[in-house]
Amino acid sequence: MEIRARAPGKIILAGEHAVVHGSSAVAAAIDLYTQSSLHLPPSGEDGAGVVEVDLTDSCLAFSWPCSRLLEALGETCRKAELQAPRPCSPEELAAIAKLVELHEIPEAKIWLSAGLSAFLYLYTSILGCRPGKVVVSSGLPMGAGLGSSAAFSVSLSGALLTAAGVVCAEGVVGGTEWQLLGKDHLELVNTWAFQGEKIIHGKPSGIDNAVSTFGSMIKFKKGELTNLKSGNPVKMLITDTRVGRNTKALVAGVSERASRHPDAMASVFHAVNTISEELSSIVELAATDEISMTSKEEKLAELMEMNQGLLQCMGVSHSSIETVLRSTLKYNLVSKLTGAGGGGCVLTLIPTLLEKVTTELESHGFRCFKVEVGGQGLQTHRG
Ligand SMILES: Nc1ncnc2c1ncn2[C@@H]1O[C@H](COP(=O)(O)OP(=O)(O)OP(=O)(O)O)[C@@H](O)[C@H]1O
Ligand SMILES: C[C@@](O)(CCO)CC(=O)[O-]
Ligand SMILES: [Mg+2]
Repeated sequence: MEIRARAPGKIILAGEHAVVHGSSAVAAAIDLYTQSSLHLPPSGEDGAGVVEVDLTDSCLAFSWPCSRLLEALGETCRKAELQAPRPCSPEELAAIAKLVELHEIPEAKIWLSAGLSAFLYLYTSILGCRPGKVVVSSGLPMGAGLGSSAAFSVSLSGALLTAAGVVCAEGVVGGTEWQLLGKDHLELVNTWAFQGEKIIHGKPSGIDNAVSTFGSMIKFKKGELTNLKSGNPVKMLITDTRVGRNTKALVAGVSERASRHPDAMASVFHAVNTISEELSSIVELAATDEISMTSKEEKLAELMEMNQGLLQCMGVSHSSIETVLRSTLKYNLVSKLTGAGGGGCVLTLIPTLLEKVTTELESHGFRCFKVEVGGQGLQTHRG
């Protein structure tokens, strides 16, 4: 049996980091996906065979004998409650980390260990210690602010829960082989994916897994999600500075700054909340034609500019991000970092796709993506 699931990456238009501290944020799915293909042999003896994961983008594959998993995680492998995932306990996480350490991951790719821990947690909690192989491939740059960790956790959870028979497709995506899950099943996938994100991020707000699961453009605050009817989609150019960074460390850095300067940072988070609220109402107003496109774009640009300033206050900008801001400003275009910052990707609001800007950005060694914003979330396929 082969089951495939694909989940999109995302952009955050406003509110990253502040959303971890309770502010609103606005995010949208993009048409770059991570796909997980799960192959399960017919059930055999408990403990026989191996669990394999092939990370095609990193050209690395890993496997663990089921007997070894059973020995290390025995109780976990048998007790998972599929309808209500429990968080991974520190003891379980330590046992999983030891299983990951059995493999020598090249130092240059050591950041993959967090993804492998999330994989082992999701696989063994959902399917137990039965043999199987998962092949993961992605069109998203990894660790660059476009939600690769969430798309990884959502696509894995979607494929594993489909195999476990607890979620199933309800409709098709027109003109494609992909199928869609119903709302309750998406909710369940999202809850599992959030547990995966916790292993990779430490303290995620849940926005990335939510937008990857449900798609569209959303406002997110304290776990509550509102769908934004955006009408005319905003046009964004994404520039990957190719400066590597790690969301977990950046989120922890902002929390440390907040504990050093609680009042100042509370004001920053409050200002970001106001920006996200205003931005989401402009997006919705534009859908009702009560505001002209030019006025909408001007307002969005100003709010993005203000948000970027506040992200600098939080300490998550980077010289490469500043280079993108300067280059795009030459063309009167406004940019802001997206995702956790510290390098990674920058968003530029564009009236039309400007070849000149992309050429200039690429001359700095950056990589540009032209994406569709606000599309589908998780999709599955059974072969
Ligand atoms: N296709 C993949 N294969 C293996 N591991 C992956 C894959 N995609 C993501 N990961 C895991 O997620 C980590 C990157 O997550 P991180 O949260 O730091 O960045 P991001 O999700 O791309 O950006 P952001 O959280 O700012 O949107 C990788 O180091 C890896 O452990
Ligand atoms: C930086 C952050 O706000 C967004 C990362 O895409 C972290 C989170 O919300 O989990
Ligand atoms: Mg992430």
